Amino acid sequence: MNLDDIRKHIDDIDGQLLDLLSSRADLVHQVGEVKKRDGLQIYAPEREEALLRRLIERNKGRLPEKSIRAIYREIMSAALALEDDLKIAYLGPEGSWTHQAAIKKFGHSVDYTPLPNFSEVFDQVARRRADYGVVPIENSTEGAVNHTLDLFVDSPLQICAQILLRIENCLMADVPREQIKSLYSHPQALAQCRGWILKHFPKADLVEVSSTTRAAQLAKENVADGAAAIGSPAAAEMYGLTVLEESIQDRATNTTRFLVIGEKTCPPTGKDRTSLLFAIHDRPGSLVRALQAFDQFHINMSKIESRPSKRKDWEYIFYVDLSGHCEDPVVKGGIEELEKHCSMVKLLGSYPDAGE
Ligand SMILES: C=C(O[C@@H]1C=C(C(=O)O)C=C[C@H]1O)C(=O)O
Repeated sequence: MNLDDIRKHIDDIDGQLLDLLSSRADLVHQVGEVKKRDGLQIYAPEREEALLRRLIERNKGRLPEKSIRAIYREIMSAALALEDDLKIAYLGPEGSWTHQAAIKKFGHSVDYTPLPNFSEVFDQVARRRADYGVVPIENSTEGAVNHTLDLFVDSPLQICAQILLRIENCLMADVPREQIKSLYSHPQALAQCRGWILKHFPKADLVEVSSTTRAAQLAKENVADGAAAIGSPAAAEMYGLTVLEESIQDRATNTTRFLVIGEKTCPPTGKDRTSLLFAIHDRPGSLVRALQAFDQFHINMSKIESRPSKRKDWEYIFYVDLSGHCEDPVVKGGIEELEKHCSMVKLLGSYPDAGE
């Protein structure tokens, strides 16, 4: 077949795809009507995950899983926008890694509201000025994002999904590499690139700022002082900076886990994760006994963090992630057992254990 013939086939297929997408949009519209009538949540992470898992399993063609997820992300984003004006609050500003995580989950068709800090994200969702919020919870190099953990203690919000995003920081500037005297970035990004900075710019002044986007802006404004920034390629593009080196983080696989918070948690999907908080009595063996509850029920605990309670000095709150859904009888049993040994247990939600 010559090029024109092949392109003719592609045009035919695109026509069919568009007709099919329009039929899908009609059905999505019907789903939206049913949800509004029955007071159901518009965003259904369990349905999205089940749909993606089914398609990936069925896939026999050339498209890799990553592409299928990206294509369907946008199809489902358009669907969400058809059902309602979905508003997503995130830790801004635009171009930040959290913004990119939010787009990875909700696509380009919904509305986004950048907010200046973590508390505002929780607050706007709790006041229903936004439907969902996106906040970072941990990084594979730097560990927990403490502020997010702390905000869950008093928040009525639940976790309904997680997002895993590979963080590939780049060096960006409007000056040649030899003229760089200072490096601007968010403390998390500077920490993720600590080894690289020591090797390549041991004498540079490190300037911590509120976000990687702000760092890019300052690098643009302080060209005369030899300023450069470390952050996302999206931030470089926003401020017209040149990317001088890509992927400079010390660990190639540097990944941040983000959470989607909303009014309700997510129904079971068959492969889920549950997050909860607990506080123990100040007695010998309390923590051991609390954790034995999970062992007794053969529940895999994938994460534990401790944070000061902020109510009494040297009193702690533990943040734990478990494999399984809180409606699974085993997880339910484990949590009931845990409650016997704790002064407080707070379930933060169960959500699909997926990321890519
Ligand atoms: C259409 C629905 O609403 C949303 C859009 C989906 C889709 O486009 O397939 C899937 C889940 C929901 O987040 C649905 O719940 O089925």
